[in-house]
Parts: sequence; structure tokens; C-alpha cells
Amino acid sequence: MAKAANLGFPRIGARRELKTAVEAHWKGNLSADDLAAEGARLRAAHWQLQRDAGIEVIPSNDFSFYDHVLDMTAVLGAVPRRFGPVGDHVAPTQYFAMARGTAEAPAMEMTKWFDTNYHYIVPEFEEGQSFRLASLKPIEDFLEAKALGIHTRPVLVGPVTWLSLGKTKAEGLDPLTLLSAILPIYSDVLRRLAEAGADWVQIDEPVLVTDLSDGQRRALSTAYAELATAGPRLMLASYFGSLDDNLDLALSLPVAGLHLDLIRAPEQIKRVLEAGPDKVLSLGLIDGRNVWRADLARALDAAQTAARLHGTGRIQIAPSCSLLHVPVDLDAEAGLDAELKGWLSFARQKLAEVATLTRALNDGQVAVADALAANAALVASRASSSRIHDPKVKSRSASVGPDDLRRRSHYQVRQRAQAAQLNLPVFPTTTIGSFPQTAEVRRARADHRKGRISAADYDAFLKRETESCIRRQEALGLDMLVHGEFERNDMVEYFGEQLAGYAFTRFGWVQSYGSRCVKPPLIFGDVSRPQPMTVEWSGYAQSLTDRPVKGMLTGPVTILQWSFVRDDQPRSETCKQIALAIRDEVADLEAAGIKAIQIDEPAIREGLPLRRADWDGYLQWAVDCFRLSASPVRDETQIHTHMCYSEFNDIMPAIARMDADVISIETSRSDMELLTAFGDFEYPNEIGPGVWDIHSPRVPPQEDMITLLRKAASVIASERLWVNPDCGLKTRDWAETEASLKNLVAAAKALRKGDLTPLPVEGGRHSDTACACEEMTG
Ligand SMILES: CN1c2c(nc(N)[nH]c2=O)NC[C@@H]1CNc1ccc(C(=O)N[C@@H](CCC(=O)N[C@@H](CCC(=O)N[C@@H](CCC(=O)O)C(=O)O)C(=O)O)C(=O)O)cc1
Ligand SMILES: N[C@@H](CCS)C(=O)O
Ligand SMILES: [Zn+2]
Repeated sequence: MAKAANLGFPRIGARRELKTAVEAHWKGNLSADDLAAEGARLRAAHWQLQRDAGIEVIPSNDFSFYDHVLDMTAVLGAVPRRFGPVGDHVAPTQYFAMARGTAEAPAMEMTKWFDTNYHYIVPEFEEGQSFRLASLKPIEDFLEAKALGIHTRPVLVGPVTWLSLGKTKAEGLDPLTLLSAILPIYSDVLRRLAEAGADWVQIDEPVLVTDLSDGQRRALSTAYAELATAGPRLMLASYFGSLDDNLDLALSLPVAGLHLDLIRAPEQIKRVLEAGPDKVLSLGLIDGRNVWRADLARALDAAQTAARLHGTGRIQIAPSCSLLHVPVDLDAEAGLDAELKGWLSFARQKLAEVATLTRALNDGQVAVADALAANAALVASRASSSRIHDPKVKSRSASVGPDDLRRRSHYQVRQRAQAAQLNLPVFPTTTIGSFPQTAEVRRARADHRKGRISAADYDAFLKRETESCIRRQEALGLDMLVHGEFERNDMVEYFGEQLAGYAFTRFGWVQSYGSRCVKPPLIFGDVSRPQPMTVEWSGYAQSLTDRPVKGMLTGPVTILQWSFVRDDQPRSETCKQIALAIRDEVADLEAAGIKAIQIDEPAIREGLPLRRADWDGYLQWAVDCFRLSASPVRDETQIHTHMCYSEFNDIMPAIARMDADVISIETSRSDMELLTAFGDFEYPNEIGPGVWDIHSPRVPPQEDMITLLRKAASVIASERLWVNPDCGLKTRDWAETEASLKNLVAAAKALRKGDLTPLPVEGGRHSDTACACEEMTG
């Protein structure tokens, strides 16, 4: 008989209970014991929910108080020295210190988990790195479930993925050379799990869907030759793409099971079945990365072929990857209309889909005839719905030509026109858009949503916040102002709420990092802009001041990347539709007298496909979409963009092709080292290298910023330099914001009349940390 399996369940809780508990603990309002109890309550509820849904292979150790990669780091005792010695086990204070930092020890880096919007804590390898078993969480969680009468399959991040995601702080240390040191600990954990009663363990090796080096291939062979003998049978999980050229390697590993992502790469099952491996195959047939109801007939077809060729008893049916990346329960969404709701499926519903498919395979379609018929009707209703298709949007998108992607004149011509219109000093100062989203701002929004304050009162509140923000910026002496983004819950959700073709949820939270969540809006149809989205706020802010106010938009690629997207047309087409909507907003902002418009694209690099061979195709349409959104304006109107993810070296030509008049980037942490990519490439337009690391509550002194700017001037001509923070200020408070901006303006003024001697950029810490808009300490 085939088995219904799951690879991981969202840990945050349907009402973000984990966030509430963890943040209360950080504030000192919940003891470590009470936090542990809340964790246990959530785990028990989630295991029970999965069992009730008909899942037979239920994961454990997928739960985490912060991040599962950090949990593996704790298991291996890889605690960087600055967090103190590793005792018998990594205690909660040490664990959270690693994630969030302390006054003495900066947090470990955080970056994106493959091509998702989930962030993991980057393992760090130091000089003389040693390891020891320092957390028994995988075993404890297994036993906890066992005590509840639930037999689980523990999940571990695999050794090659864990090492490959890590960063070495020791000159010349290749992380893969540490494999032999960590394998005994993995073996120990597996042995202990076997003793505790685990018969299977899921080992996640998503690196298997990336371009592997020879070293990684060797490491995989070495690792699994050793781990396969440790006790439990291993289900090696690949996901987020195709095994492709790594398929033979994966099949050669002596593991008992192999999980395949058949949503991202349905074609790979054919080659696997032809090879006839001596393994249990876990078929990832239900989309773990998106929220659409599965087409069960199609999935069943694939499952039946596999069962016929491989044997039903050696098949598991599963989501394509962990369900960490989708919201918990569609049933909570009372506000969604019935038709749309019928097209959707969140984590709980996806488990039901897995169970239905498995029963259909085992007992025949008649056993689940009603469920299959209902599914077929809903899938058909979505495919034929007139709500999805807007002929006007389609024909406008089809008529986009090369001229729509071009500004009217070359940058040098635009630059002169903009200088004449804006009349800014050298080293102009600005910020990236958002100002502190205080508890008061969030509360006012919640009050408005819950009907406790009227729309008029909410609007008046936001106008007061905006005016106060403008006055503060004037008093600080900033040259180009922003309205502050107080009206936004999130830089993507806010636009999703206003665009046609989009729906949004009330409780569709997905963990982004630690206790922080996002609520991605969902694109179900052709996207268009029924009315202006930001013009009122930018126009109001501009009416309050003589200084230029920068309009503030999120770019098409970032809106696409941070939404749940349609699966019935290419992402490039959806992105083009969003770009046209943003283009209209850009044109309206200009018509309303806005002289500079920033189109944020922090996710453009994150959207890069996992395989390098696919990069050029993606960058072509992604950059085209940015250009489409940015190009309706006159030469005088200055287009800014902002990116707070680093590592520009390998995509410099694409960044240059975006042709933004000004780009602001995150650089302060790397001591301007990241700027060298722009210097080496001879990037021609203006640049604002961030001089204030807004990750940190530290107020940077004026001298530090001057030093950074002098370093920047050694790479980029000073007349093309802007002075700004690394990213938006929404996670900071007003006191540190005003103190830091005071120093930033003073630094720019000092440079205007003072020492411009360039300072060389040295090999600063190279950073590709996550977006600076994340509060590392949050
Ligand atoms: C830049 N980043 C972003 C990413 N993706 C996005 N979609 N958006 C991003 O900005 N990916 C990469 C990074 C990830 N970084 C972050 C940074 C910060 C957060 C964060 O703070 N998340 C908040 C939720 C933000 C939000 O949506 N707020 C809403 C709702 C607030 C709320 O919970 N209200 C309560 C009541 C509150 C009260 O009464 O006081 C309620 O509704 O019940 C809003 O402001 O209206 C978080 O809390 O986790 C995320 C990613
Ligand atoms: N304008 C946005 C960009 C964040 S990446 C902000 O300032 O928050
Ligand atoms: Zn940013």
C-alpha cells in the first residue's frame, strides 16, 4: 500500500501563537518553561491535525523556536565563540543570542533559504572549528510525539546542505572539509533516534537541485555511505527543483528512499522510473510553495504510472516540499468569497489532498469518488472563470514593444535635466522610504480594520503621521524627503490589496524569519490597477514642503516574488502585467508633481533561478519588467531603485541595464566592499551606498559615515554619490532614527566642504545577508 506522507508543517500556528509566545519571552513576559510548554502545545496540535487529516508519515523536528537550520547548528554544537562556550547543550538564551545577537555579540548572518522568502541563520565556521552533540531536540521531539501515541519520521537538515549553506570566517577553510567532523554527530543522532524507536528519518538535501561542485558530489557520496549504516532508513529529500544532472548521483546513494519535487519538475519521474531504483519513492505531487487547489486527476495519473512501474508498496504521496511556505488553514478565511476559496488550498487542505490521492491509489477511485468529483469541478471552474481573464489587460500586455522599455533620452541627458529641476547639493541626502512603524501606527491600522475607528479618523491619523514625518525630515536637513509609508502594512501586501486580479487573506501568515511573518497576497487573475495607489500620500506629502518628495513604489519583480502567483501562466507574463500597473502609477505620480520616484526591487536577486543556466532568461524578463514600469516619465523625473540584498558581482550587467537614475544599495556592513562591483563595472549612473546599517540599534557616529563615504569616493566619482541609510526605517524607533539621520546629514555637509580624499576600500566582511529591512534583533 502507498503511504500518505508529509515533509514539514508550518510551525508558527494558525494565529501566530508561536510569534506571540516567543516575543513575550524575549520581552521577559513569558518564562523559558512557559515558552517550552507553548511549543509543546503547538507541536501536539499539529501532529494531531496531521493524523486527523489521514497522514501516515508525520514529521517531527520540523518545529523550531526560530529556524530549523539554526537548530541543526545547535545539534552540531557549532556555536561561534562570541556566544560563549558550548556546554552540555545549547540553552535557549544562547540559541536566541545566536539568532538575534546581544549587546556584546552581533547576531549570526541571516539569508534566504534557496528561492523562498524564508530566512535561515547562516552556519559560521571559524579557525579551529570543532563540533559536539549539543542538542538532543530531534530525539526529544520524536519521544514527545511517541508519548502522545504518534509515531513520527524525524527531519534533519542534511550534512552537505548544512555545510554548503555555511560561511567560513577562517581564511582558506573549505566548509566541505568539515564533513568528516560532523558525520560522527549525525551518525550519533541517527543511532539515538533508532534507539528511541524511529524506523525512518527524513534527511533534507535541497542542494541536490542546484549546480553541484565536484566537492559537493563527493561529499554526498561519502556522507550517505556512512549515514546509511547508522540505523534508521533514510528518506533523502530533494525539493525546489529538478535533480537533473544530479539524478544519477542521487539514485546511487545508499539511502532507502528518495523524495522528488514533481511540481517544479514533473518530468523527472520518467527518468527515475526508468532507472528502477531500489528505493521507496516519495512523490511530491501537491504544491508546497503555492496555494492553489491541486488538480487531483492529473496528480493521480502520475501516481498511478509510478505505482504500476515501481509497485504501490514502494510509493509515498507527499507535498512537493515542507508546508512551511504556505499558510496554515484556509477554513479561517471567512472573508474570501466562496468561488475563490474553492480554488485554494492551505497546509491543512493540502494534507487532505495528499490523503485523498493516497486512498485513490490504494483503494481505487471509487473509494474517494465524491472528493475527486468535487475537486474536478473546482479545478474546472477556476480554469474557465471569467474572473481570471481580462481581455484589456491581455491585449495591452501583448502590445508592449521595445519603445515601452526605454526612457526618452540617454542617462547623461536625463542627468542634466534632473540636476536643473532638482537643484540638489553634492552628496544629496535621502532615506529609503519607510519611517518607524510604531506600535501606535500598527494599532491604528488594526483599529481601523476591526471597525473601532472610522476610515476618516484613520486617514486623519495617517496624515498627521505623514506631516510630522515631513517636518522631522525638514528639521534634520535632508535634501530629498519621503512620505514615510505609514499607510502600509507591508510593501507588497499594500499593493496587492489595491490591484485587480489580486486577493488577500486575513490570517494567511507565512514565517519569514524568526518570529516575523508576512502575509503574501495572491494573484488569481490578470492584474491591473483600478485607481492610483500611492498618489494621494505622495501628493499630500509634497504639498507640505518645498523640498522634493520621492514617490515610493514596490517594483514588479518584488511584488511578484513576494506574492502567491498564478500557476496557469508564466511568471514573466504575470510580472509584465504588474509592471504595467506600476507604470501607470509612475505616470500618475509624475503628473501629480512628484519629481523623483523610487521603485524598490529588493527581491530581484532572490528571484534568480537555482540553476545558473536559467539566469539569463530570468534576468532578461525581470529587467525588462522594471524598465517597463520605470520608463513612461520625462527626462526631468528622476527614477530611483533600491536593493538591499547584496552580491551584485555576478549580475552587474543586469543591474546596469535597469538604467535607474539612482540606485541605493546595502553596503555599510561590508565596509563598502560591495560597492567595488559597481566601480569595477564602471557603473555609469548615480549610487547611494548605505552608510547606516539599519539592522542594528547602534547610532552610527558622523565620523564612521564620513569614513564610509570617503571609501565610496575611491570607487565611485563623488559627484555621483548619494548619502542614505542601507534600507527603510520601519523597524527602528524614532529616537535612534533621528539621532542617526542627524549624523548622516552632518557627515554629508562635512564632506561637501571638507576632506574628500578617497580612502581605499579594503577587504571588508563580504555580506550577502538578508534584506536590511529586517530587524535582526527583532
Ligand atoms: C523586506 N522583507 C519583506 C519580505 N517580504 C515581504 N512581503 N515584505 C517585506 O517587507 N521579505 C524579506 C524581508 C522580510 N522582512 C520582514 C521584516 C519585518 C516583518 C514584520 O515585521 N512582520 C510583522 C507583520 C507586518 C504586518 O503585516 N503588519 C500588519 C499587521 C500587524 C498586526 O499583526 N496587527 C495585529 C494587531 C496589532 C495591535 O493591535 O497592536 C493584528 O492584526 O492582530 C500591519 O502593520 O497592519 C510581524 O508581526 O511579523 C516581516 C518581514
Ligand atoms: N521602501 C521600502 C524598501 C524596503 S526594502 C522601505 O523603506 O521600507
Ligand atoms: Zn531595503
